[in-house]
Amino acid sequence: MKIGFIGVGAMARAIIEGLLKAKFIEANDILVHSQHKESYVPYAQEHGLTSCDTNSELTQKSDVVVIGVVPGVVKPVLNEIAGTLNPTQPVISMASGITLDRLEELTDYNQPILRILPNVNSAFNAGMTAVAANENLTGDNLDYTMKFVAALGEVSEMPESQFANFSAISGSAVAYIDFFIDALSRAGVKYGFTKEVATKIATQTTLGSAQSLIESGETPAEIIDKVCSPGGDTIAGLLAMEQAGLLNAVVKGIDATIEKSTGNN
Ligand SMILES: NC(=O)C1=CN([C@@H]2O[C@H](COP(=O)(O)OP(=O)(O)OC[C@H]3O[C@@H](n4cnc5c(N)ncnc54)[C@H](OP(=O)(O)O)[C@@H]3O)[C@@H](O)[C@H]2O)C=CC1
Ligand SMILES: O=C(O)[C@@H]1CCC=N1
Repeated sequence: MKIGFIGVGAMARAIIEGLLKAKFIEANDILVHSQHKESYVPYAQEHGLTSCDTNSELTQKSDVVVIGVVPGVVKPVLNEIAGTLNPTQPVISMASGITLDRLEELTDYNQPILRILPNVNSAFNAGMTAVAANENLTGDNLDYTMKFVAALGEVSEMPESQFANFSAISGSAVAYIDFFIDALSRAGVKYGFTKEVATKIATQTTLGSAQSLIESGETPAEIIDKVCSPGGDTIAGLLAMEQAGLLNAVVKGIDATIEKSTGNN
């Protein structure tokens, strides 16, 4: 099987690297094309991928076409390749906010389509991806595209109505969690650690905390209660964070993310 990526930016690269790490596909069976030759050609050379000169050439040569462009470019790209797609060729779209209805409309209702909402942790097979398939995606095509996403990490099938909410607490939340890690690290710098050491400490603590939630099956609140010794330091810190509005700030950030994403279609 050959998988063609139209758009080879941050998210498509994370997926490509995850697929290669999982040995899901040989590098030269991944075809790439994007807007700027100076962007996709060196990337293809570095990873042993196959470059195509146009989106249409890529579509002709691929068994599966992955749309990795930003939402605003999905329409021109699908218009460009619509005449080249064949009706058995699955299309996988990662574009935030672009619904299956809209993708079907842009491909004349012919195509098997999997809409996905991945995150950049896919590069390390530690992704979290939401999926929703249209009615045309069945049999071997459904099987293959589901294996494709499973190679990237955890997968959750859900109604599309939940995609924007999911994206806010997963796709975008990678940045929010890193923002928190960076905030911890800056606090460490305030108290004399170098940025490098503080970031390492904050990162390892975050990794261990995620691992502990997964392995213990406990809720975050249960672990918070364990860490907060009676009359101790952590409860003092938590209350100060809450006084500064941490929970509200996070929820407001998620609200804004969802609002933006639902405006994309
Ligand atoms: N970044 C993330 O964490 C996530 C992103 N997504 C979705 O992934 C998609 C891509 O986002 P992201 O990777 O961040 O964006 P980037 O800007 O990093 O990548 C966009 C890519 O599209 C290419 N491109 C632009 N116009 C065309 C065109 N006409 N034909 C072919 N390629 C074109 C660009 O080419 P060039 O490089 O040559 O300029 C670039 O490679 C979006 O729809 C986003 O919603 C979903 C979940 C998470
Ligand atoms: O910022 C964005 O629009 C994309 C969608 C989810 C993560 N990144």
